[in-house]
Amino acid sequence: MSFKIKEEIRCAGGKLLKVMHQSKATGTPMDVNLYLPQQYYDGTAKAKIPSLYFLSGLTCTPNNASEKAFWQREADKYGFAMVFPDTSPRGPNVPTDPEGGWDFGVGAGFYVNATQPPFNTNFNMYQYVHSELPNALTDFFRSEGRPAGLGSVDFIDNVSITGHSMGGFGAVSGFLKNINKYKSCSAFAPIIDPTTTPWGVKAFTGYLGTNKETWREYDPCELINEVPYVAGKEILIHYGTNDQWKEPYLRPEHFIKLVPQSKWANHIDVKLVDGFDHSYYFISTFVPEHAEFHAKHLGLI
Ligand SMILES: N[C@@H](CCC(=O)N[C@@H](CS)C(=O)NCC(=O)O)C(=O)O
Repeated sequence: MSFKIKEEIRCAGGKLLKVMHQSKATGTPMDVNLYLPQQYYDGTAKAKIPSLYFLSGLTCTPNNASEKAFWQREADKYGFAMVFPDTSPRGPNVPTDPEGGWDFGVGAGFYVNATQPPFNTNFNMYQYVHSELPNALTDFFRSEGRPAGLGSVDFIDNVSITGHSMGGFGAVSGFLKNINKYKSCSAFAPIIDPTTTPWGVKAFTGYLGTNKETWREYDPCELINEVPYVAGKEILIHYGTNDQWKEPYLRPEHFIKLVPQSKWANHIDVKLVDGFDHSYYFISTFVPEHAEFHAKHLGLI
């Protein structure tokens, strides 16, 4: 499916592209933002430019992180591209929260494949993010209409994933479920215990149904026991101690307790950082640390 470049914005040493394409997984047009670093334009990359996917949180579009997380300078520093997908399908025929909330439906796709009507037609964000989008971007960058530049970008093989809140959940669950796909994973204030916390319970009930057995396949607390550790892979997580959603929406304590007894013991680093909240002030503060972590795993340093 072809992409339309809606805007090309000069930013740091590269460009932020706002693109749109028709998705089969969601049955809707999807917005995506891409940051192509300096190395894409000046041709100095020694190999294909790796990508880092950033999954955003509740209510976000691809613009929130593009404007407020400040990944761009880090992407130039190490030479990786950024992919900022949307958080859900959108459009006049897309069903949303019957209660009118912002924590379910449009803007809150939770990066799962819905099985429950009416959401199962469009809300296939797991399939979209981990499979359709990387392949579609690869085709786009091979096509005539690709963004002008001297480099080539790898959207499939040398890739890592990160995200915030709902997107942090999407990053951790997607990483563990696709353990041979992503080189590394990080998360900012992820909804790490979705089967016992209100946002997760609401989303899983609506998208996956009331049978909690079906929730397990996306639950990071289960996945760290089920997915065998793969040498070299690591997960880095930050939470602010002053996060206004920490109780009862995020509740990392259960996960933190499980890690040392899990298959991923010593390979998941959860850092509680004093005084930080849930906002992009928190995210942007720790983006340089996450960027360095991913750059190391992507073979850039
Ligand atoms: N009042 C917030 C509640 C939801 C919220 O905190 N969303 C987080 C992700 S869970 C966010 O990134 N909001 C957008 C932003 O800060 O730019 C909003 O409507 O944005």
